[in-house]
Amino acid sequence: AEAGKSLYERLGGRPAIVAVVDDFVANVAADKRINGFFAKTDAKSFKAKLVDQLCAGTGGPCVYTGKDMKTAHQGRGIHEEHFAALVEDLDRTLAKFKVPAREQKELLAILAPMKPDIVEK
Ligand code: HEM
Repeated sequence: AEAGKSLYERLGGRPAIVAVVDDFVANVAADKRINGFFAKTDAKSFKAKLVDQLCAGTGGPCVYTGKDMKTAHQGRGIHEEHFAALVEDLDRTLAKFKVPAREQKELLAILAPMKPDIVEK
């Protein structure tokens, strides 16, 4: 029954995505390796953008109206190790919420192609 469902549905819909984003952003805020990037970030609007982006990207009924990934991240000095730290923070959240391996993989496969637009060469 789960097979034909979108990733959005299998994750648990918008409430699950909101809970994941909340926990993930808390992890990032506590992560000394990368929290300096977010010193001036308005957490509420940032989380709302992440929720819309994840909801839309996983097949949910949302529209992401934030910046494209290149515009949002260029000039910030984000490097490979920062990207890896953020993915680690996300992995901790996905493990905490017991997101199954298949859905974890699918989510990371959606995020991975964004990396070249985020990380500076
Ligand atoms: C696949 C990985 C990532 C995704 C999906 C992502 C997503 C986003 C989104 C949706 C925004 C909001 C854009 C807007 O304001 O319209 C944003 C902003 C931002 N991202 Fe990322 N991001 C990723 C990786 C990273 C990494 C690795 C860092 C640094 C460690 C980072 C640092 C930032 C910062 C500093 C902002 C601006 C926040 C603010 O408004 O103050 N991002 N990102």
